[in-house]
Amino acid sequence: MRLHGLLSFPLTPFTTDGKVNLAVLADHVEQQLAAGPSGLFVACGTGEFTSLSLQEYREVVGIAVQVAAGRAPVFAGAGGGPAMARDFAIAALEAGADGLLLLPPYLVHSTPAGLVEHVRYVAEATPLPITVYQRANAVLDPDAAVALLDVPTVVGIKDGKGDVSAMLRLVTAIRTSGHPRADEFGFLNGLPTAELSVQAYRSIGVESYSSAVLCFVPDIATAFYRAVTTGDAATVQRLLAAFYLPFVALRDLVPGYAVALVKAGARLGGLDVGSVRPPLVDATDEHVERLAAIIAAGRRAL
Ligand SMILES: O=C([O-])C(=O)C[C@H](O)[C@@H](O)C(=O)[O-]
Repeated sequence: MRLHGLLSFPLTPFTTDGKVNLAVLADHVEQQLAAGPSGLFVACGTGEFTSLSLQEYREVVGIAVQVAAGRAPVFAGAGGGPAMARDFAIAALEAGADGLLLLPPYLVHSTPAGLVEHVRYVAEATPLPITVYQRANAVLDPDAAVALLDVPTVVGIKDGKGDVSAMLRLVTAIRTSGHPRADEFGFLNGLPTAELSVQAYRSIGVESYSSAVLCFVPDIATAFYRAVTTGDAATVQRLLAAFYLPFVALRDLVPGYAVALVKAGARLGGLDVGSVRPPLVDATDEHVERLAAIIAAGRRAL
């Protein structure tokens, strides 16, 4: 199950009284599928995994699986400490997920070899294919990346660190390892607003990427994807200048806006996804107005 193409990371909608809004989630997943992503990653960073109870998580994954109905594979986030990550991994399997995105272990810093042992520990609890999310305290080195090949259900690495030369070292170590799984192993550009680094990552052989922007402007996200994969440099430049760079400038004003602005964008698009859960904070009215103007400029550049 090698990762490829454009990947969707749906939001988790909440009602005004703070419950998961499964009806809106079903509509959101349906809209995401219409954009043609090659996979859905629910309850990950954009889907506010860290804010969900185990029961809510079961429901989120279950609805996504039900709505997708085989049209795209559904991957579920799993994280926290090792025991908690196992519990979520088991729940994802029971809810019908096709695979897992293993988020960094909660708060603990360790070595790259220690991270491999964490991955192995979670992998022992589930037959589901696992993509390892390199981000924050979860950092691999080339030896650790190659060691992941010996965990038979680990199928790829999603990079959220953004160090292109370090990622090049991981890709090269795996592809030249001589391991029987070296060629099928997947790499995914999973940086916040990954479109900004798509060109750099493609140049080191990492072509697949996650797009949170796909949640609220699927027309812009798919036009960008088409442009980047067909070599339409003029459209790539136009969309970066009109939409992505101003969006990232706004996103960078407030910690947590990588999720909160995406939720605000979905609300602007008419989807009642509600607020973010604490500790995230919702975008201010002024920032939502700026977002609306950025979306309009992006659409003019299509
Ligand atoms: O866990 C997550 O939601 C991500 O990191 C994926 C996002 O889609 C990210 O790539 C982005 O913001 O474009």
